[in-house]
Amino acid sequence: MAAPDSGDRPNEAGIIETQALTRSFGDLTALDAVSLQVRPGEIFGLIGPNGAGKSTLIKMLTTLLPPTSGTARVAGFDVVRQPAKVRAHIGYVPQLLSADGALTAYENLLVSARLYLVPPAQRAVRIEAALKLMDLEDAAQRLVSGFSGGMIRRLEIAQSMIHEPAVLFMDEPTVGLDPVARRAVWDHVRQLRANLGTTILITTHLMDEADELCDRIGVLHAGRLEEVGAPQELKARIGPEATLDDVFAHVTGTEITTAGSYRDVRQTRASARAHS
Ligand SMILES: Nc1ncnc2c1ncn2[C@@H]1O[C@H](COP(=O)(O)OP(=O)(O)OP(=O)(O)O)[C@@H](O)[C@H]1O
Repeated sequence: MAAPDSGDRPNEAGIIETQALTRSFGDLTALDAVSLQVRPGEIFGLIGPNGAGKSTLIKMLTTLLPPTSGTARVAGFDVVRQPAKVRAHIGYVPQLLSADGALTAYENLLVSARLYLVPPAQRAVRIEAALKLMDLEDAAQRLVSGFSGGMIRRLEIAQSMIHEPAVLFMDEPTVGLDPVARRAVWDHVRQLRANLGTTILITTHLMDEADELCDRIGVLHAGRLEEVGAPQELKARIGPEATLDDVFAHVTGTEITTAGSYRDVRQTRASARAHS
């Protein structure tokens, strides 16, 4: 794993640390004084209704959006004062399709290796390792346009970790995948963490994903970080039989029924299409 200059990572306790991190858009406070600590090697999930502030938080942590106030450090570096250092130590898997269908898996990985400034002498070794880790060795020379959704997602994860970042951000990593492909992605994310010790922060609208994949979860609602804890802890706070859906509903109040979760919207849209 790429190590920052010695002395540049003062606090390993929180590889992601925010203090009263706030972002406003005009009168709207999209993220409201969020203080969060993610531990090294954790898989941390951010959940919350549409508009809760998940993307805004990720954009600030990945240096794409400046905070209005407060501070954030990622891998020991301040997102405002040391953005280039932060970028060198993170990977980002966006929700939108990012692999190039006109290239093979190997070629996609080569593009990423160049983009992330992996030294030429190390590129082939890194690409082979990434293909192996994501179970794509047999598909290395195939065009990505013929890949399944799950294979594309695994390739995109491989691309985002080719420079072996300390922290990987994933925006809804399994959206649109069937349950089998979803589980395969979860397994590979766990494998990535086991092999490289990568700290992983995901956003998700899928409660089973948050429950099964994440060591801890943060529940955002209207810009505020309302709850943080292991899935079991959060459920136990509600009651002995509580599910994570119950936690979500409890924290977010009535908004889940009025605004609807992403899954609800998707299902509604799917059935609307089927009936049209
Ligand atoms: N560039 C922007 N300009 C104005 N308002 C914005 C901007 N970006 C986000 N917002 C607003 O900030 C709030 C938080 O948005 P954000 O995208 O962070 O939510 P989210 O939790 O990621 O939602 P979703 O689950 O739908 O992706 C929303 O009210 C959104 O409309």
